[in-house]
Amino acid sequence: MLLDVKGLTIEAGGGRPILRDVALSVARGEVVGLVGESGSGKSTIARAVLRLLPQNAAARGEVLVEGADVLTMDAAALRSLRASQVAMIYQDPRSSLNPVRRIGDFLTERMVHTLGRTRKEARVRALELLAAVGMREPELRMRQYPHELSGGMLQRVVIAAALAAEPALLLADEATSALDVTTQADTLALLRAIQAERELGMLFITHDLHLAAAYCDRIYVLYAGTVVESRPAEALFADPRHPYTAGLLACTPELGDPRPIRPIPGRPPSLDDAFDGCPFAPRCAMAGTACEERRPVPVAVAGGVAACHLIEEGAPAC
Ligand SMILES: Nc1ncnc2c1ncn2[C@@H]1O[C@H](COP(=O)(O)OP(=O)(O)OP(=O)(O)O)[C@@H](O)[C@H]1O
Repeated sequence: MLLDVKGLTIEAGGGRPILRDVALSVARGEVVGLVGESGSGKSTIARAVLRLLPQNAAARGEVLVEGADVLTMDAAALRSLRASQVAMIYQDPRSSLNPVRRIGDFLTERMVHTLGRTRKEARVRALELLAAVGMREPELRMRQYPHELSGGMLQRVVIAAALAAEPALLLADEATSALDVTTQADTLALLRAIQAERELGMLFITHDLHLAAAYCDRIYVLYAGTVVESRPAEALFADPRHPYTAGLLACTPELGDPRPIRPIPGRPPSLDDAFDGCPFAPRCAMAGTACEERRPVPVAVAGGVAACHLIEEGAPAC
């Protein structure tokens, strides 16, 4: 397995849990969606894969990349992981680029410093990469500054940079959320084409379950730092088994869907809320006594798992 996260628990200062017992995997050539509301812990999972955790955070469990545990690897292995095995693409390309450095410098400097290429080799490779991400006039782009390029073009530059070391795993953290709809569609198609051509594994992080269902092979739904359902995208979309997944789909209908929007009542718990039962119970219309008292464990459902007492008890979840 390319990425295999097992029992990952991360606590912030004071033992406040950000993630609880998360299990997640990405195979080579697979696009895996990680979906959840703001604050559910999506970015923390991506950061754990690169061991870029906040100073005050304590992590338990395993984060295996091609079999090596990122949480315990030595500094040299961690440098190599970050330089060549795993690449991260963030929401705002401007946050990755220095506004006073040319695009060409951005692309070549990292190749010279972390991959040991000569300046000449790095330049040739940068031009190839710009062409690979569909940038016209790559020579001109190399000489330009970030403010001269649109958001969509800058995200292509960032994708080109991510590919420089030929990583096996891409972490795309809301990589298209800041782009307008047309540019978003182009960038999504580009990422999918690159992923398929190079057989990359991709962890695609988004708050948009409809987008994930259309884009990904498999999906993990995260709620309050816990995976509540993980299944093939098609099955999860057609027949959600966890009440939270069903609620997410019902509150963001697609265009033309005649059903009324049904918002999920209440708000996700904050890190300071302590509870023994299911974290979704306070917002779940079907919650019973067991849901208030005990945390559900993941049980097998068609094609994957869901953590819900109602399923454990054999009742249709939603
Ligand atoms: N250093 C830290 N100390 C305390 N709490 C933290 C720290 N870093 C993150 N958190 C908390 O952990 C939770 C998960 O944050 P994370 O950024 O992973 O969520 P997310 O699902 O990616 O949200 P968003 O979609 O808004 O980026 C949030 O409640 C956040 O406030």
